[in-house]
Amino acid sequence: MTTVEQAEQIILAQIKDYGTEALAFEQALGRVLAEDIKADRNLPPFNRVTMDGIAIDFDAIVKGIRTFKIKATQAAGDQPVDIDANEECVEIMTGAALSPTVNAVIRYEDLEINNGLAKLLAPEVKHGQNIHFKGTDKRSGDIVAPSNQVISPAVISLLASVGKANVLVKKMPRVMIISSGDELVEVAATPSDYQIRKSNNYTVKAALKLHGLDADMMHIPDDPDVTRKQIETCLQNYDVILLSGGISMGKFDYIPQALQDAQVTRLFHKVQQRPGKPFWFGKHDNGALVFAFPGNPVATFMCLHRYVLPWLDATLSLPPKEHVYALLDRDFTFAPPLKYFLQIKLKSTPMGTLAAQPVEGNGSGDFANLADTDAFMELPPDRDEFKKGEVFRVWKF
Ligand SMILES: Nc1nc2c(c(=O)[nH]1)N[C@H]1C(S)=C(S)[C@@H](COP(=O)(O)OP(=O)(O)OC[C@H]3O[C@@H](n4cnc5c(N)ncnc54)[C@H](O)[C@@H]3O)O[C@H]1N2
Ligand code: MOO
Repeated sequence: MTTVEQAEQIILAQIKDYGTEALAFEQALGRVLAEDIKADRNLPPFNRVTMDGIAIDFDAIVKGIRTFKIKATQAAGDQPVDIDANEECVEIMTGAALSPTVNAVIRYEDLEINNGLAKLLAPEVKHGQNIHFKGTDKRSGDIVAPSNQVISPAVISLLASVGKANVLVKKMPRVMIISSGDELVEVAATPSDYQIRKSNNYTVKAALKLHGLDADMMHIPDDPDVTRKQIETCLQNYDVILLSGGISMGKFDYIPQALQDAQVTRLFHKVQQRPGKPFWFGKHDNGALVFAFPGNPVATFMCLHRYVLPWLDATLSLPPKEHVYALLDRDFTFAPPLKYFLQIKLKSTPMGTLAAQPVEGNGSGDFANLADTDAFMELPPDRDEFKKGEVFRVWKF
C-alpha cells in the first residue's frame, strides 16, 4: 500500500504554474503576490515630524536661545515653512514635512506658549529629535514586499503606500468540488430518518476559501453513467477535481471506475493511514488532477489538510510551511499498521512548548469532534505505543 510519504511525493510531483492575473489591490488579500513590490519613492518620502510641537534650528540651542517666535503654523500635508532666524520656530504637526531650515522638534508637553512665543521647559534638546528621516525605512526602488508570499494586511498597507492600485497575483487553479451519494440532501432540506445533509463539500470549499481560492460545487447521484459523464465535463473545464465519497468497496461506489472510464490515470489508490485509507489520486492526459477523498467527513478533512493544501502552496510557489511539532500529553495506543492522524487539542505551555491533548472522538464519521480539536498529530505506523512526552509532527487546521 502507498505510504503517506509516497502519496505526498506523488502529489507534490504534480505542481503546475497556473499563470498570473492583475487584481485591484483591495481584492488581493489572501492571494499570492506574483511580483516584487518596490518603493516608488523614499520611505518616508520627506523628513517627517513625529510629535506635535515646534520645529527649530538646533543652532539656537547651542547659542543658548530658549524662547522662540512662532513664525507660522504648519499642518501635515502643508508645504514646509522656512525660518529666517535662530529665534524663530514653526508650530508644526505630526506627519508634516520638515523644512531644511529646521532640524529638531520639541513637543507641546515641553513648551509654554503665550502671545506667539514658545518658551522651552525641557532642559535637554537633541539635534534631530522627533524626526523620522527621509529614506531611513526604504530607499526609492528598494523591494518592500518580495513576490511569492501571501498578501497579508501588512502587504496591503505596503501596496497602498507605494501606489500599487493593481497588483499581479498568482492565478488559482479552477477547482470543482463534487459530492456524491443518494443519501445526501441539501442543507436547507429536512432529511428523512435515513438521510443526512451534505457537509464535506462545504467544509472543503470553506478551507479553500481561507486560502484565497473560490471553488465551484456540484453533486452527482449514485448512477455510473451520470457519474462518468459529469466527471468528463468537469475534466474539460477545471484544473482540479476534489471528490468526496463513493471510492470504497460499496455496491454504489462508482467513482474509481468512472474515473478510469474518463481516462484519468490512477497514481495511487489506498494510503497506509487512518482516517482516509481509501484515498484515490490521479491525473488526466490534459493535466487535470483528481483527488478523490473517502466520504467519511474526518477522512475528507484530513486528506485536504495533509495533501491538498500543501500541494496548493507548492503550486503557488509559496515556501513550504515550517513543520510544527508537539508533545503528547498522555500515553496513547494505536495498533493497526497504519499512520494514525490523531485529533488533538493544542495547548502552549509556560515552557514555550506545545502540548497535544488527544481528543479521539468516534472515528472518521464523527465530524462534531473536529470542532473540539484544532490539529491532527501524525503518529508513525511502525509501533503501537506512544508515550506521554514524545514529540510528533502536527497539522493545524
Ligand atoms: N468493505 C469496506 N468498507 C469500507 C472500507 C473498506 O476498506 N472496506 N473503508 C471504510 C473507510 S475507511 C471509509 S473512509 C469509507 C469511505 O467510503 P467512500 O469514500 O465510499 O464514502 P461513502 O461510502 O460514499 O461515504 C462514507 C460516509 O461519508 C458520508 N458522506 C459522503 N459524502 C458526504 C458529504 N458530502 N457530506 C457529508 N457526509 C458525506 C456518507 O454518507 C457515509 O456516511 O468507507 C468505509 N467502508
Ligand atoms: O478512512 Mo476511513 O476515514 O478510516 O473511516
